[in-house]
Amino acid sequence: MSLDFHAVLAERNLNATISVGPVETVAIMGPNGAGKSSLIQILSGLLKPDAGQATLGDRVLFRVGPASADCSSSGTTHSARTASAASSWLSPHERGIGLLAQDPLLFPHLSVAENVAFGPRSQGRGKRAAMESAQKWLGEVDAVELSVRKPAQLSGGQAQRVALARALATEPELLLLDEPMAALDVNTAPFLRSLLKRVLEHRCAIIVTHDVLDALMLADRIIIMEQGRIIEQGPTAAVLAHPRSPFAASLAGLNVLSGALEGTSVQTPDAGAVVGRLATSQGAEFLATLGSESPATSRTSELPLASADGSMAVAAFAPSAVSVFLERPQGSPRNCFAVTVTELEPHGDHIRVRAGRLSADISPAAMAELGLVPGSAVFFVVKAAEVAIYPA
Ligand SMILES: Nc1ncnc2c1ncn2[C@@H]1O[C@H](COP(=O)(O)OP(=O)(O)OP(=O)(O)O)[C@@H](O)[C@H]1O
Repeated sequence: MSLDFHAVLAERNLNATISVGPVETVAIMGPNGAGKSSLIQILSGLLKPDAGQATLGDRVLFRVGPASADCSSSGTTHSARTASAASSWLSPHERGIGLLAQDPLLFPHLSVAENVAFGPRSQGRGKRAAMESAQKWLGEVDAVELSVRKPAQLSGGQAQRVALARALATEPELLLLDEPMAALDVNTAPFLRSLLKRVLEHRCAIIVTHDVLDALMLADRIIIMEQGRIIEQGPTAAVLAHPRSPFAASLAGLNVLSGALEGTSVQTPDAGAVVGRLATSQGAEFLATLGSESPATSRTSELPLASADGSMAVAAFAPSAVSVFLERPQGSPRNCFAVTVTELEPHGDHIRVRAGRLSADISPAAMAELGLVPGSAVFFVVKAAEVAIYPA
């Protein structure tokens, strides 16, 4: 079953259109307050938009508000534009959607098996059939041995596995995962992630996450949301290999500055001209090497060719390519940005020096020599050869 969704909700500044294929997992990522949870709530029937429409396969989940709901911000054609039929709204249990949230929300007075059987029972299955179904899905999540326990007797990871079995037991056509690993500790999350990888393989699913590892392991495609809008989307590896938004760049571990293309430079509004190398088809490999710290970076990723002067373009470079100086270096054909250090944090063997949107990785020895603290005024310097320029 494929999903087509469009919704506008003024109170939350949301105007988003997404589609998910019948056997596809899409990761929705974005900063806090971007609208990810609001989108999930609308899809699952817990929140009503001012306008919009969603279909799952040939079923209409909702059709609300004026037929001319504004889809323009997404740039995507959508059937909601032509919607003329009467309003409709399926309640959450009629939607054929399974939801796994951060909190497992199990019924405390029911056993694990009864919790999982609850969905099939609500769908009209007999007690025995519902219990058989519960056992099957508990088996899928490696939790059969927990059947007779009460939720209070489960660890956080076990409870989340049971909640996943409960979501699957209704045999949903669409599975929604809203930060399913967020409440788990670092030792438990990998197990659930591997389990989800297996479970999601042949499904239509959406996962909201702050963890790029979830997008890499679980998703075919990534959608970046900001301020209630979809600002970037594409195959996970492609988005991380050549990010266009600062948020995607931060996920990929790259610095990204955008502006108008002029020759081999990008004229950025706040950092001036950034000189680099135009990404050509031969340059794809070069760009792939920039994000070497990003496991998603693919040497085979297809890059568009850089386009004409005046068109919007992006300059990308790795924090490891940035040198930090206390004085502006003289006479060198390099990019030099006067910045103020905002944060210092350990990053593997290096120290990551953050200055607003830009980052540099320096050795602890260099850090000691420079004597950096938050508030230090420094110069970030990067060679043109280390900067990839490609169309925005
Ligand atoms: N119950 C609510 N009532 C009114 N506005 C809300 C409510 N919940 C969220 N908002 C607002 O809606 C916008 C989108 O919030 P939402 O929770 O959907 O974002 P998010 O991307 O899920 O954020 P986070 O990553 O922090 O969970 C924000 O401006 C937020 O302040």
